[in-house]
Amino acid sequence: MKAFIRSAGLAISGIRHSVATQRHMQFHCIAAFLVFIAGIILSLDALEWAMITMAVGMVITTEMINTAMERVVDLACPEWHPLAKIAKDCAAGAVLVSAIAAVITGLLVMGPPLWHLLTRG
Ligand SMILES: Nc1ncnc2c1ncn2[C@@H]1O[C@H](COP(=O)(O)OP(=O)(O)OP(=O)(O)O)[C@@H](O)[C@H]1O
Repeated sequence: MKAFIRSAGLAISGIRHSVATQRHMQFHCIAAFLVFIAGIILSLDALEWAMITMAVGMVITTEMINTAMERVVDLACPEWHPLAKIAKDCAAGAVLVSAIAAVITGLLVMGPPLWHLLTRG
């Protein structure tokens, strides 16, 4: 149990580092908060919440992995190198793909009820 609490603490410090240092991570967290508020207002059902939670989790997760990749590349290769560029660009690409998928998920799940809420007299 002690080992689990220690590991969880280290993991949380990694999340805190990413939130404190990455502008995109801060943006993702604000967007996730707004989506959460919208979900409450729109009274999403359990399946819709599950899809939104998966989408948000995927974006936060890829951003964390992107942060880790940046740190490792900077440590291993502080000078310019084509492989370092590919590694960082691929990690950034993973964030972009997950963010696009999350926006599509959000539009599919929340778009119709939001439209209904905005247009019903
Ligand atoms: N060592 C390197 N060798 C080659 N290209 C690099 C290197 N470091 C960064 N790059 C290029 O610069 C881009 C931005 O890298 P950087 O580490 O500044 O990412 P960032 O997302 O701007 O980071 P941060 O969010 O910490 O500002 C990378 O996607 C890559 O194309």
